[in-house]
Amino acid sequence: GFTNTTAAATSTTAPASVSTTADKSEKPQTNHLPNIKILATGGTIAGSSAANTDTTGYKAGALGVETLIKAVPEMKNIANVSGEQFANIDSTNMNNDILLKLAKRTNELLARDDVDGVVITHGTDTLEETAYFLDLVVKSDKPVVVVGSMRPATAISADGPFNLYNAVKVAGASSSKGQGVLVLLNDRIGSPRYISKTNTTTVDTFKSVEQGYLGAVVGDQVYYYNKAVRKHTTASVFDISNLTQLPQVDILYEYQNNGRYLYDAAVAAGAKGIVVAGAGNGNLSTASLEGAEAAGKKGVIVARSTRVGSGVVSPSTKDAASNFVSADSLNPQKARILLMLALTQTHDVKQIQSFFNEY
Ligand SMILES: NC(=O)C[C@H](N)C(=O)O
Repeated sequence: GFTNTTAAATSTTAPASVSTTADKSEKPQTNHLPNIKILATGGTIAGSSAANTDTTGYKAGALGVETLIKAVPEMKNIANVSGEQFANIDSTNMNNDILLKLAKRTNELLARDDVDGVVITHGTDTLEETAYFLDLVVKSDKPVVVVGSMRPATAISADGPFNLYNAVKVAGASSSKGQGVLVLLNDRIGSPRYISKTNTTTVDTFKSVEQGYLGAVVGDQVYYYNKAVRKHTTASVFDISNLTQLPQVDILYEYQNNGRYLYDAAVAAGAKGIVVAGAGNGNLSTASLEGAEAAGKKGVIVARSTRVGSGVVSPSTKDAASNFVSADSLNPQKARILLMLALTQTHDVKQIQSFFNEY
């Protein structure tokens, strides 16, 4: 809920290379269980409140990874689990700096023979952005599962512990190899390319209305039914291993009676890309169009997404001449992730459009 925005400010922790018990338990295991590393970043899954009926006023990112692991001792039966406290933040405070460090750490872990999969605990507010970023920059076919919860750990019927158990189960399943980064909440396995948070507070908030889920965890089994067909992980050209920052990409929302001044402000503030949450099929008002075209003339790439919530923004033959691209079915926040990565490779509008067609 809104109340934890303030809590977040105080609970923000720099993502130092804080490691807890991690390195002790990383010697190769002798049993046949998969070795799963849990990277904890905060969120409601690590949320705490004094009242067990409180599902909105709690503090996100309050509990440490060892507390999360201790709450689910049953994980020992399905994996050799070790934890690493990477950050402890409300996911509204996830930023490019932490994102890059998280991706690098994930790749480092996946490159090791004694790590079979990575689970990342994350706040749900911006989970789809982190998960999609990782889907585009992880260089391994080993499973990476991003998991969160909607009720804090202290709540009656907290959803975090079972989500974490399921995430570890999915990360350890051989059928998860090569599926790209996965999102696990509420027993469903989603692709970050498809899935989105759709409800402010309910536990079934992560939905993939148009493209569907990839699978589900039911009982003790992991079931897959679909594959994410867009390029990801080992097929992706995006490489962050030598990057220390990402280009600034801002998002502007289309609405009645808007002016061009926010476009001008974004350009003045250094934006290299602008995503527009356009009306309908990625449409812009005359005033927005003026701002967007002026930005385009300065070399800024403008990606037309939509505020509608689902559907494709279809390409226009007029796009390229204005330095515009259409965002396909990516929502604005995910279009921003792809545009940032695209801009690390090229400023050519046609090539950037082809990234939006392929990823
Ligand atoms: N359910 C959640 O995790 C929401 C929380 N504000 C977060 O994103 O960190």
